[in-house]
Amino acid sequence: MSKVSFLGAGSWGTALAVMLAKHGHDVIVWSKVEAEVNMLKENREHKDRLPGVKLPDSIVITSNLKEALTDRDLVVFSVASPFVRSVAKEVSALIPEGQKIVNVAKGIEETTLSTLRDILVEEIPQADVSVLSGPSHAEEVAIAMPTTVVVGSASKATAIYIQEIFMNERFRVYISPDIIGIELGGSVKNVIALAAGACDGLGCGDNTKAALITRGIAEITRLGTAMGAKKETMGGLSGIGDLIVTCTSEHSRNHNAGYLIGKGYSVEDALTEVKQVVEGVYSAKAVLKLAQKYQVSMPIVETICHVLFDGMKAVDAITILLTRDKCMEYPELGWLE
Ligand SMILES: NC(=O)c1ccc[n+]([C@@H]2O[C@H](COP(=O)([O-])OP(=O)(O)OC[C@H]3O[C@@H](n4cnc5c(N)ncnc54)[C@H](O)[C@@H]3O)[C@@H](O)[C@H]2O)c1
Ligand SMILES: O=P(O)(O)OC[C@H](O)CO
Repeated sequence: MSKVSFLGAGSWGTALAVMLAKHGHDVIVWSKVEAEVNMLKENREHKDRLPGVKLPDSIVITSNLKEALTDRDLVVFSVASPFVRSVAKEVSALIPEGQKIVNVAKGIEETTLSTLRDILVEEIPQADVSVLSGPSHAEEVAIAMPTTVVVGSASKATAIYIQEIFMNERFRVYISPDIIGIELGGSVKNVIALAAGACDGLGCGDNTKAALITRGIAEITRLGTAMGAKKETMGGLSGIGDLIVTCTSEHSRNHNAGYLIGKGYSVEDALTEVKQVVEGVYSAKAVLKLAQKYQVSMPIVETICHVLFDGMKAVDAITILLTRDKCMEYPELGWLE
């Protein structure tokens, strides 16, 4: 059994910590948020995020970083994307050479356009940093609903090491060397899900949702392959798999925020209402900047950015998307003359 620490105790960190503890691992959960630590200690339950899911007695909750980071086989980064860099800076000096870290958050840093793994590698250069992603809502993982994810690592041995720790009869873990593909799929799908939610909020139908998912994965694939990701990953769990779950699930924070925006809420009010982190809002501008940098067309991302940041009405966004210049579905196919 392995010694695993979680940095970040929101829905996802808590759900994974509960799952690992139930499978016999020695689990410590750390949070920067004092109120969260106290609530978890007092109630042995994350009352705000995962009500009804009891923390096994074996899980140690702490606000002491030294306790969380001494002699651990694996450190899981489960803070929301805007806090990955600050937490990484804070913990770096306590992380030993070769420490295995796996990031389970999804996002792109707006100011640097760095992926979250890039940030961890930059701030904690002595660590061996991997990623875990895929269609996996915390609410379902916490109650052992069958779920599949993929771990991306530069080293096959590390990927297998992390796979061994997380895999159980209800949580199947695949491995892959395509780290950038996994990270981009997980980050960009959140932006597309905002659009899918907005369409639902406006009362659009199944055709619209299918269109957004299909053209959304086309955008993710264009950006991903331009940045060195493999096409196969875009058709995998961290690509189309996560896009489907985020665009369709009642649990999706991104879909729910988009839904409220479609209903006429301001972005601010929608975020307040959803309460938990809506990563698509934090990553949208960064994804658009990446599209410009790599000169790929991402009309859904561009249009949702106008809705989020420039006051465009969601209903007008649909018209704009549908009436763009006529084009081929996949221009690279061409015709044999
Ligand atoms: N919730 C899910 O179902 C799920 C599933 C897969 C991946 N993810 C990803 O995991 C990440 C976390 O999501 P979540 O749902 O657990 O979010 P959340 O809103 O439930 O929790 C975010 C956590 O970040 C930490 N945090 C908040 N403010 C902080 C600060 N100032 N400094 C340091 N840490 C701070 C806290 O522990 C907080 O609980 C996101 O990137 C999300 O996309 C979530
Ligand atoms: O609830 P969402 O939209 O933030 O998505 C959470 C996870 O990324 C789903 O895999």
